[in-house]
Amino acid sequence: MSPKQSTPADSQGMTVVEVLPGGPVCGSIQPPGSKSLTNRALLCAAFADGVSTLSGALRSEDTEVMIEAIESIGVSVVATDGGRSLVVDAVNRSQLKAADHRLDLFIANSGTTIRFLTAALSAAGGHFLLHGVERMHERPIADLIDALVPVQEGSIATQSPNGCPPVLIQSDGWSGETLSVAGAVSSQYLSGLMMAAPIAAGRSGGTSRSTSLRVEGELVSVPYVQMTAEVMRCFSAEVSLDKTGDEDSSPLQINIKAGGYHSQDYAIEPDASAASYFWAAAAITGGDVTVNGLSRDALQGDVGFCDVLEQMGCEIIHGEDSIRVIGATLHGVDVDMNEISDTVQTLSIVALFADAPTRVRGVAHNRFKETDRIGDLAIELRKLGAVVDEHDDGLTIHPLTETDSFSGATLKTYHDHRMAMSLSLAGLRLPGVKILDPACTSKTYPEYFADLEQLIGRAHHWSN
Ligand SMILES: O=C(O)C1=C[C@@H](OP(=O)(O)O)[C@@H](O)[C@H](O)C1
Ligand SMILES: C=C(OP(=O)(O)O)C(=O)O
Repeated sequence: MSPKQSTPADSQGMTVVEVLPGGPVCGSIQPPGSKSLTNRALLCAAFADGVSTLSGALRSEDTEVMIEAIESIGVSVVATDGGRSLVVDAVNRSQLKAADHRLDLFIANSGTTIRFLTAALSAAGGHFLLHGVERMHERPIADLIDALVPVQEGSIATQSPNGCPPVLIQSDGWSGETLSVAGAVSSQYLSGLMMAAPIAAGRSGGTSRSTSLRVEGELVSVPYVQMTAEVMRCFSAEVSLDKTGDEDSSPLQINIKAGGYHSQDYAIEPDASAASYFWAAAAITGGDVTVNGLSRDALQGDVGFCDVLEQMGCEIIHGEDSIRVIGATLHGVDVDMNEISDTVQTLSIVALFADAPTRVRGVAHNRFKETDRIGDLAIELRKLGAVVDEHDDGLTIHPLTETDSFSGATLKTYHDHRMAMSLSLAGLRLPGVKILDPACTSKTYPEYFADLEQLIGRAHHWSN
């Protein structure tokens, strides 16, 4: 499949965007498909027993690198229905194993793709090098490698200092069925191992067996692990998640019964992290925004962002297939965002317009994402005139006091799509907020600025 244009047509060659202030943002919108669900469904479909159709899939850099990687191992991915669906014809496992040369897979800066594929390809067997952009080679993966070393036949190792990619895999599949993994840095390691288990268990010529995974210590971003189990179940895997004791802190144990994936027609929800920008637009402008295609029952924990907005004073109306946010006077909150860490940057902008400081806790793992989403976020918020205290596990954001005298700021985005999308919202209330490198939203949302413009009903400016 030919790669999709990864920058929005109207942003080509443009380096700065400015969202113009105005009145309340009112309207409805449906963001593109969930990145997390698209990459899980692609992986399960790639190792299933036939042809799967994924509708509502996200087409962006993070999913294109997953598609290109699975195509390189022999999976066919064809876009149908005007690009809205992906038809995935699974890999031929015996051909994959027979390949006598190393496959080099470029993963850009997609955490899900490199973590999920490292586990899956280790389980499937073969010779691979997984590498990405400079920042990817600074993002930790050692906990996942440490979990794989005891079970993988052959060798697996990182090639950057401090246990970061590239990852070199020379595998003949897994010989063990009990693994333990640390989960304090990222939940993606556990999700990767969970999705790899049926691949190891269902390997051609192999013996079918169950796999047991144990999490050592803290586990961050728990809703993503529940999402992994749900997607696996849709592709016919039998997965159970249990606490090993009565305490809240008791380690989690995951059992995956013997048997591989069955192909599936799978519908992907709109992206809830992307939806957070539109809900926040309503919150900070006293507006009224409905996001369609999501509900309280969504598989994505990030719909929980609306609970935080509710605590801040917004009215939230949960529909069967929509969530509506109505803005109101905003109050500061003290909130643990460990489970919804991709929405911390969004919340930090909302917090600027509250009546008291907001303390965000529980997100020390945000320092290992596309950029340091605590330190770098604090730097950019301060350029807007905010007082921000940085903590090991989060931030305290003090509301803006002198908005009338604010005359503008040019904000850096650190190649981080969420930095660009969230910081741009400050422009809805403040004049002259310029966002550098807006095209970096192509990691998960290439059309973000076009969609935002449609929702806010007024132009944004691009300039070179
Ligand atoms: O499993 C997933 O799809 C994701 C898990 C989260 O990462 P961490 O587990 O590293 O917090 C999240 O930040 C990322 O955008 C997507
Ligand atoms: C952290 C993110 O992505 P990933 O870890 O998948 O690169 C994100 O999309 O915010």
